[in-house]
Amino acid sequence: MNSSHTSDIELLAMFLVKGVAMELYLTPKPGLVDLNDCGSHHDLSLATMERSIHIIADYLDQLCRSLAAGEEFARQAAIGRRAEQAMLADLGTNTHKGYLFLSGLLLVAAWHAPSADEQSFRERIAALAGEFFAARGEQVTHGQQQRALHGAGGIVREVMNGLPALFDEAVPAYLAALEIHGHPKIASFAMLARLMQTVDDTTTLHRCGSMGLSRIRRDGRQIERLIAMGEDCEPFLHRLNREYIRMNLTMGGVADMLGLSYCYLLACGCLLGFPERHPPFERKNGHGNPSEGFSGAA
Ligand SMILES: CC(C)(COP(=O)(O)OP(=O)(O)OC[C@H]1O[C@@H](n2cnc3c(N)ncnc32)[C@H](O[C@H]2O[C@H](COP(=O)(O)OP(=O)(O)OP(=O)(O)O)[C@@H](O)[C@H]2O)[C@@H]1O)[C@@H](O)C(=O)NCCC(=O)NCCS
Ligand SMILES: Nc1ncnc2[nH]cnc12
Repeated sequence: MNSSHTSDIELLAMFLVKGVAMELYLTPKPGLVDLNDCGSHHDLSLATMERSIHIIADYLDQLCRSLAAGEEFARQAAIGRRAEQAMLADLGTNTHKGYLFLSGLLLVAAWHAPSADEQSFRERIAALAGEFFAARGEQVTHGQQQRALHGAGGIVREVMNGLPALFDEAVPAYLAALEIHGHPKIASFAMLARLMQTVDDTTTLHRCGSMGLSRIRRDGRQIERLIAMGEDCEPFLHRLNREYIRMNLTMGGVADMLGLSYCYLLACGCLLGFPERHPPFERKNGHGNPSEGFSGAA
């Protein structure tokens, strides 16, 4: 592999770190840790989440080195498992367990994607996920319990299908809202609203069952409606936060997909609706159209 491919992947790792930080700082986010409070997570704080982001940065750095050294996927999966254990040991909680997995898979897929189009990148994510779960076998986790109990998809179906919540839902919602309202924060809430309606979040199911998931979907629709009517959705988000805390309701999977979607927007140079900088990957049409812009091609 050439050195420009290595620096592309390092740039993507940096966007993955920035993306998860942008998710953390987006405020208000009902039930989740943000600048105002720790939502429904008594075991978390802003400082813990920031320490967790440092662990993610170290982990992605190790993955970049492993990829550049030509090591095989089994080695990167082992680095991921070790990082997951380090997170739990250092912080005493799972914090970004889902994001560790999602960001690692995205980075490895970007390294190996055979051509510069989004479709082959998505196919590569799905293929790697298939390989990963075939080798790993079933484990007893909250997610596995909810998949068995509710037939939910969780993070497993999300990656096996090549991240539809990111490519088909979050990013189009962000870009459409940015075009109409011209404001990244409103576009961020539109992206959050779309993910609330579409992510099959096993953390929500684990805490509050299918009623919890229905509640988050309904609230996502209402946020979308408020934005479409040109109204300020923040008072509604604050109210939801109070209700979610009372119900112990959360949406960790939505949060992780939000961070990943910010990474994608950054990597395509589309966060402000126009290319901010040269993206780490080929952009075919030069207009920041992410459907043609993000890929792991060398
Ligand atoms: C593949 C693994 C990630 C295991 O997945 P599984 O679903 O079997 O296990 P879970 O322990 O439930 O963790 C999955 C985490 O994924 C997030 N998530 C859930 N639904 C979705 C979804 N539809 N799409 C995307 N992501 C989703 C979610 O993470 C976030 O929530 C976390 C808080 O969760 P948890 O601790 O369960 O919740 P609490 O209620 O707070 O717990 P208690 O306090 O009550 O105990 C937070 O961490 C967010 O990140 C799910 O938690 C994986 O473990 C694995 O195999 N890893 C291998 C190592 C690796 O990463 N390798 C790299 C490959 S290159
Ligand atoms: N902001 C957040 N709050 C709680 N859990 C999360 N997992 C990922 N981001 C999170």
